[in-house]
Amino acid sequence: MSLAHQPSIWDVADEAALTPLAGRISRHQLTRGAWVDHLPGWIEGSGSVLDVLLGDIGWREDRRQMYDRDVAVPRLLRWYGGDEVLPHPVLTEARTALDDHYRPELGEPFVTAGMCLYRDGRDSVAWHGDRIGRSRTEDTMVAIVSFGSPRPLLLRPVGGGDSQRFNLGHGDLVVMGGSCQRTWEHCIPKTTRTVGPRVSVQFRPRGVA
Ligand SMILES: O=C(O)CCC(=O)C(=O)O
Ligand SMILES: [Fe+2]
Repeated sequence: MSLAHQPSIWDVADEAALTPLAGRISRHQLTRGAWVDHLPGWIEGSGSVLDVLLGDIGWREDRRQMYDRDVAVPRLLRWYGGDEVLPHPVLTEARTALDDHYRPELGEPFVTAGMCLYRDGRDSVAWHGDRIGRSRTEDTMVAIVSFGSPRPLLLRPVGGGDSQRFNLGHGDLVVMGGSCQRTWEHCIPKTTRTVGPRVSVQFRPRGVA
């Protein structure tokens, strides 16, 4: 599975570089102890990162049982445990920068990197909370860096209420924190608009998925 040779509107020759987090990332307080931090354009010159991520890094299709049918999950997945080298050095730098910034509040490091590839507007993730493991019962953080075509991340309180929308563009950072995984749900909706591929990289502490 390789999308690497699709024409890219991002310059792959640019050097990818992190920009500072402190004083620039803005916190959106949600209800019930949940919050979202957002910094558009955190990583500059990420064309080379997208190029690597759209290559053969071991993307696989997951399948789910839905009633009596076995259906493909509408996105490709690649999961990096903490001891696996990430496919682009700026991703390792990003995890370190997230640790430096959030460690006092989080109390532990970000360890794993779950990646999703949305090939086009038909790929999506349905409403859910990341509630496997400790995030089912404890506050935690999930930090997402987005590459490629912008897609909206929607959030809504569990049980109903107004939803919030964060547009996730190339190089943008969003961090879901506090009780967000338990008390809110999030999704990336399908779109009929023509959109190119998007890769989401989600950093999580150990034992959170
Ligand atoms: O694509 C995204 O940024 C979100 C992915 C997500 O929510 C998940 O994999 O749990
Ligand atoms: Fe999620």
